[in-house]
Amino acid sequence: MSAVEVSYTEDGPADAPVVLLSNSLGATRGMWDPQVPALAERYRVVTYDTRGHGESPAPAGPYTVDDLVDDVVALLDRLGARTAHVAGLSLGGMTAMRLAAREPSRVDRLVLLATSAKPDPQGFLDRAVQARSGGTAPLAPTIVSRWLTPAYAAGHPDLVARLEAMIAGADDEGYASCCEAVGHFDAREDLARISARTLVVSGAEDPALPPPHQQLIADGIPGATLVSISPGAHLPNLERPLEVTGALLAHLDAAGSHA
Ligand SMILES: O=C(O)CC1=CCC(=O)O1
Repeated sequence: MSAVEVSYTEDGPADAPVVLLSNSLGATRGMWDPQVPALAERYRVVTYDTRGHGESPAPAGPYTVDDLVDDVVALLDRLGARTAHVAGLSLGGMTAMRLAAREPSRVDRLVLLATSAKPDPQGFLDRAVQARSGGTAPLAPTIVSRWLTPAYAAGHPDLVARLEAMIAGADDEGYASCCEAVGHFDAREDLARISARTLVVSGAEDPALPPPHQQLIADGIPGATLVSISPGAHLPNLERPLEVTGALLAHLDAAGSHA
């Protein structure tokens, strides 16, 4: 499948190094709102909607993570960015991981949050069927219940409603096709080939992709560092924005380049 022109937003100085942020399944680029202002003080921050999500096109499936990588490469080309720091959460982390393995010259620093090199496929393939038959809206409450810890969700009903609206707003076919991309993803053979200096971030209480998934990634990528955010569930960047933004900046700002 050919690349699609994804919708994106830029913040920060146009001549600064690019930081590209890739969203999770069901979210939009708005999921990075807590991180953008601090990153944009010294980076050209690019957030985009993965195909099937937000304002990006949703071509007919099936999709693979390699298709999503093609979209990112096309976006970097449109931006005139030979290289970028790339951070992705969950599906966004899978996209970032595959990009770093496939196109190592395009990735400077890599940050992989709440993601997996080999998700358990069945739940995602079942969810694809449900999204196609009944739409994404009925799935949203259960999915969002894994994105935040129960205590945090109870205290932040407006955020819960906003996240559920993101999922309900995803294109049904595009979302289902992204579920299938997750279900078929296997990057275990990629890990040893990733040369970008890598930070891996876990939500300590993430029920969707629990910490052993990130431990496997950190063990497999040479020189990778693992940070655990606690309390934190599947979207620790929303629940613990200061810690996650601080970890991102510390990793991006640190001297040196490839591992
Ligand atoms: O949507 C979920 O339940 C968790 C998830 C897996 C891949 C992703 O991006 O989100």
